[in-house]
Amino acid sequence: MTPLLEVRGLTIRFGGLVAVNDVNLALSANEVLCIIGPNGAGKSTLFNMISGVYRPSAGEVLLEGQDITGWPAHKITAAGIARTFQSSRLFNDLSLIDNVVIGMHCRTRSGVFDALLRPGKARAELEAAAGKAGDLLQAISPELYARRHSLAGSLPQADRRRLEIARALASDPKVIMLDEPSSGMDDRDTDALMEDVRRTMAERPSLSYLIIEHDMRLVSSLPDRVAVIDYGSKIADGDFADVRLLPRVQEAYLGQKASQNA
Ligand SMILES: Nc1ncnc2c1ncn2[C@@H]1O[C@H](COP(=O)(O)OP(=O)(O)OP(=O)(O)O)[C@@H](O)[C@H]1O
Repeated sequence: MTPLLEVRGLTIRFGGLVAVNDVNLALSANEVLCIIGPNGAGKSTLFNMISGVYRPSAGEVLLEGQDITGWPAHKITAAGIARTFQSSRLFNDLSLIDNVVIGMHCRTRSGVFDALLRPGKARAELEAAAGKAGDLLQAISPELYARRHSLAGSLPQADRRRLEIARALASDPKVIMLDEPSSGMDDRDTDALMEDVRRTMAERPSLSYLIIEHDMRLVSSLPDRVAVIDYGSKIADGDFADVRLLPRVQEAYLGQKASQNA
């Protein structure tokens, strides 16, 4: 069966540095794959190539068998891959709900000309989008929904990350990529985040996840599978319980962190 998302031989060089080297990955529909590895291993760079931020030096990215390598980011989002970033990209001066509406941009039809020439149609579409954004926020995070008219800039860091996930989901993706969603969160915030993710999984059973994560509690509780990246190369791929025991993985990463979290 064709994987939902497939990465073949993905490589990128920055001058003399090979930041990602010949990485292969396959993600099925409804699968959760966590990407782990030490700082600077190449995880975010891998995400940047899949989502069209960087053009790979070599290799291919296939979505449902279609070659999307090097496509511009907006086209990749429209094709069904959404993502969050490590650093927040919210619109601070807009409400939570408006941030989610912006995430729907690639699924709405009205443009500037409609707004000028057919304002009624554009307004109706915007109102429908706002209604849909409210439903989405309520389904994923009732807490954020309760604050839907607040400005995004007023949210604490943990809620900002959760809102970014809701915004990414607004594009109605087939695959969502989360880049260190629990970064900077304490245990309580991480629990709330995990609740949102679980609710999303129940809400959208066919959605697949690629998650870069350092928090071993989250890694061990959520994913079906874990891939380990070290110095730009994939060094392991399999069940977390098996992968964490591999000597090369312990040496590269888990040795320092898993022993603290085991
Ligand atoms: N645009 C760029 N130009 C030059 N080097 C880059 C660029 N982007 C990333 N790198 C380098 O590629 C390597 C991999 O970085 P990357 O951010 O992907 O690591 P990471 O595994 O996501 O790390 P972290 O867990 O700290 O986020 C690093 O050495 C980084 O400095």
